[in-house]
Amino acid sequence: MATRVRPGNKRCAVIGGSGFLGRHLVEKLLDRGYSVSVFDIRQSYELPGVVFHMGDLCDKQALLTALKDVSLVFHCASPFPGSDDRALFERVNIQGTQTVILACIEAGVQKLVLTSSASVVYEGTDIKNGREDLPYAKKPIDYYTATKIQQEKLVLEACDQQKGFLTVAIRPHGIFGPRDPQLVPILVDTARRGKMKFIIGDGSNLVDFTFVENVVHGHILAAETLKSNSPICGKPYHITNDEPVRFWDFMSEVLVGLGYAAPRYHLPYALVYGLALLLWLLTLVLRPFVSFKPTFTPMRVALAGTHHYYSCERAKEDMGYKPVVSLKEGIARTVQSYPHLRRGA
Ligand SMILES: NC(=O)C1=CN([C@@H]2O[C@H](COP(=O)(O)OP(=O)(O)OC[C@H]3O[C@@H](n4cnc5c(N)ncnc54)[C@H](O)[C@@H]3O)[C@@H](O)[C@H]2O)C=CC1
Ligand SMILES: CC(C)=CCC[C@@H](C)[C@H]1CC[C@H]2C3=C(CC[C@]12C)[C@@]1(C)CCC(=O)C[C@@H]1CC3
Repeated sequence: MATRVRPGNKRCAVIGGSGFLGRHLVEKLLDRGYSVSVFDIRQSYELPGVVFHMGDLCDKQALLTALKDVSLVFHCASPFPGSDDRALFERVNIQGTQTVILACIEAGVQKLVLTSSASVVYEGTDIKNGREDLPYAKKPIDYYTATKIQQEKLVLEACDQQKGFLTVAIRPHGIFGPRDPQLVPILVDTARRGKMKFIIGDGSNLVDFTFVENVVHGHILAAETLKSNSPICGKPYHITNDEPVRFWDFMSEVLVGLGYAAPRYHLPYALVYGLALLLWLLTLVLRPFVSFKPTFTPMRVALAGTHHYYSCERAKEDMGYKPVVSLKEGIARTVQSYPHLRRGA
């Protein structure tokens, strides 16, 4: 039974609010006068004004408790993208998201903002200034992407203006910033192991890296624009820094900022991709006997050696989106935030 919450209610919930993006989102929502409930399988911090609900998003009863009197829900929970646990991705991203939708409807939530990913259209080959009307990837590069596609479809199809349940999906790309557990730590780990000497391909491929505060800004704009008859209902939106950069220039700037050498020697893309593919096949064959995780997976090589950048014109037109932090400033703030990852630290 839906309990309708009063209009103007600034109580929201962030599912996945203990994570990298989730926590930045929670902090900004508090600044903007929202009261926030976090729903997550773990509690990673404490903040005045935030109520934590520990639980798995596949558990509808646990969600219903956290969504009581909430009018707006952000869903930014996901298993770690680097995992190859297909069952986990399907359970959390597909069945779990279906449960989130049912719980939102039952709790009388009016708006659901999903954190999707621009990678839902990426198949490992060049995308230049891709718009939201590109078809979903027919051959997604991994289970993470395959289940992000299903998740986005579920959320957008659930948008129902008659019933007063409005949904929108934000598709960020390459999120970076303070406290990111992935991009900078993987990069530094690779450099410390002496494996960041090579540039895959000619180094001219352009990619979007998006400072976390811009992603947060896109989510809040979407939530506040999402109203009955708004053009954004049931649609996906790319949110990027709107400054595509050479993948290897970005990596070099972060590395040099932290005191490591920039990669210098070029290797042909096809050669590295072929080797990564062989290595991946080898790990599959040897899996019953030994388990090892190669740095150079075919997916990572594709991410490092192809163009993949996206237009955010639609977000500019429909919700007045404009990045709030430039790439240069974002990189400087990120580098500064990782003193423990500096060379020699
Ligand atoms: N980091 C990136 O570059 C990009 C991330 N995204 C999307 O942004 C969202 C947030 O990503 P990050 O903050 O980077 O990840 P993260 O791993 O830091 O945060 C995800 C959070 O979800 C929680 N979670 C996982 N399974 C759960 C479950 N069953 N029930 C409740 N909570 C659960 C985790 O405990 C974690 O706190 C994800 O949906 C991801 O797909 C999209 C594009 C790029
Ligand atoms: C733009 C985008 C989708 C970024 C997502 C984050 C990660 C997928 C990247 C973060 C660090 C990157 C990285 C590589 C691939 C892509 C990342 C994991 C390499 C493994 C590519 C091959 C190398 O020479 C080493 C790189 C280390 C850093």
